[in-house]
Amino acid sequence: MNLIEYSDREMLAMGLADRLATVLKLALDGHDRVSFCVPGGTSPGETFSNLSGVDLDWDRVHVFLNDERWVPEGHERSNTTLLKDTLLTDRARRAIYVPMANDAETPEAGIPALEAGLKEQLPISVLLLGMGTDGHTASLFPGGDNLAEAMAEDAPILLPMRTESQLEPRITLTRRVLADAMETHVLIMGEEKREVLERARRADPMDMPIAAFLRDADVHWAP
Ligand SMILES: O=C1O[C@H](COP(=O)(O)O)[C@@H](O)[C@H](O)[C@H]1O
Repeated sequence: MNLIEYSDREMLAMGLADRLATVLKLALDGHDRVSFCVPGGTSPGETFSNLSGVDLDWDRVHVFLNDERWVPEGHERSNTTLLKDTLLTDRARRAIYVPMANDAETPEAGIPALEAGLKEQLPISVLLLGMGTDGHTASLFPGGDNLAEAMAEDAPILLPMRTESQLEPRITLTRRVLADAMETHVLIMGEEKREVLERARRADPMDMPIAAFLRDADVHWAP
């Protein structure tokens, strides 16, 4: 793990956007198209806004989420809405958006169509992950009902996930799909998450799923 510390959150949002732009450009140099898989939640908005203004061949970048909360688009907890409002604007409006949500009533009903679209995006070229204070990443939650299946080597691309700590059902890319990424960055902010990160470095991934992705990752942190 490579820890990159920034003096504050604004510097992180600028520095991380810059780093992601560089690795996306490098990936685009060697491939006709690249896949860029990103988190939702509260942390990445400013980084996404900075990145959206970068001059890139966005029409060759296929963008999709790590995970989604099963809520309608436009809902305040929709990761899709965050993505469209903050990253897929400005120059990045030309990026190819790959859905992680649809109108199906349940994750189980929605997954087959979503998997069909995601399959051709793999392996992930550039992965950005977030992390919760419980050590979850994507929607791989400690204690999640499908966690064991989602962490297995033979997992499908997507699985539903439900856990008592969360308001709504989720869908998530599974460990093997995320761990296959060619390049991994993790975005965390605040002292509490820094302490969680230190614990996660020694943890069993079933207890703190972020642990499964740290070894080869660049972790970007600001207080
Ligand atoms: O629920 C989620 O949580 C994590 C972390 O979010 P944050 O608000 O603590 O930054 C996020 O990475 C994931 O995509 C999201 O669905």
